[in-house]
Amino acid sequence: MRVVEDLIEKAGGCAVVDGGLSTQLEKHGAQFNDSLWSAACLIQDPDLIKLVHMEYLEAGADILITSSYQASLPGFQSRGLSIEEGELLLKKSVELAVQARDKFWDAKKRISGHSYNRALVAASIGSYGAYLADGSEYSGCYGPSVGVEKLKDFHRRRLQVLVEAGPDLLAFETIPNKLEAQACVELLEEENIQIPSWICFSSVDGENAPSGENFKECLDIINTSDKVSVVGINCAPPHFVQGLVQKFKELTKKIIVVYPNSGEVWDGRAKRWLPSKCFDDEKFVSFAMRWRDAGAKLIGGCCRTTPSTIRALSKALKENAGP
Ligand SMILES: C[S+](C)CC[C@H](N)C(=O)O
Ligand SMILES: N[C@@H](CCS)C(=O)O
Ligand SMILES: [Zn+2]
Repeated sequence: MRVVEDLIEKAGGCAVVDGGLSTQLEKHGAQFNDSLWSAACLIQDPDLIKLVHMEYLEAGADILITSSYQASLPGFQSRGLSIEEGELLLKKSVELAVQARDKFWDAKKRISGHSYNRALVAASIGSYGAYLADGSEYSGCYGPSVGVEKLKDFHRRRLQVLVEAGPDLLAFETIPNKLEAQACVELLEEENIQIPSWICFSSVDGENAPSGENFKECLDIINTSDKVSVVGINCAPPHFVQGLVQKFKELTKKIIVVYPNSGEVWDGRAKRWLPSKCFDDEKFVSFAMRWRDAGAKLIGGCCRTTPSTIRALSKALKENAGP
């Protein structure tokens, strides 16, 4: 269970997570304008996913996040795929990242003096809100009919299939409320998962989970579980992150991961990014040094960040070794 700690140590105290997967797929021409969002690429162009994983490895990512964020069995079934076909696509999301990692590492390990680490593969488990495809991963409003059992039912089979495919860890992403954090923790226990997990929240006010629940309540639940090694924030604007790292440092002893978006805001109805306080790579990286100094041990980018963001981040972290 120490794969993450070992990676952080090898990386000199702070390891690099990759950047926006969907963003980079779109840069290559993929179009995601429906409820499967980037998971559509698993059906249409899996080779492109592998290419983007390779681009993030070249850029210096120590952790690849798989293309399963919005991939779900009910989502695939709504496209007319069978359960078996859906399970094969979930498995494929892990295989694509593992193949990219192995190919990249086989080539690099022969070269003396390179500065790469053998990357880890984190299987993405997007929130229930991601599956709903209505932007509710940024509101946490699942309505009164959604309880902890329903959330566990939604996540259970996908989690089993992803774990069977052999990732190094699990990455729960954009969790927007306490209920779903509890469902994740209970599920990891019930399924007796033996690889480490991270649980990341989104935030839209820089203080609380999107639901308005405070992070103390959310982290108190996660702190009870030794199946969760890492907690953090993803797909929130960069200007919230330093304060949130400081807050998380007070609320948990777990490793802290942050991979914010570029600061643009998702319009769930129009399915597009609205420009807001947008960070370019240079500003993103200068902020990232503060996140590192505040105690984040894993840093990367989420939506609207690209391999150029991750290249700049990796370079800066290597040049400015931490205090
Ligand atoms: C991280 S958000 C931009 C992913 C897309 C969202 N779940 C939707 O389908 O609208
Ligand atoms: N891992 C996903 C997160 C979306 S918020 C992606 O990068 O597309
Ligand atoms: Zn994102």
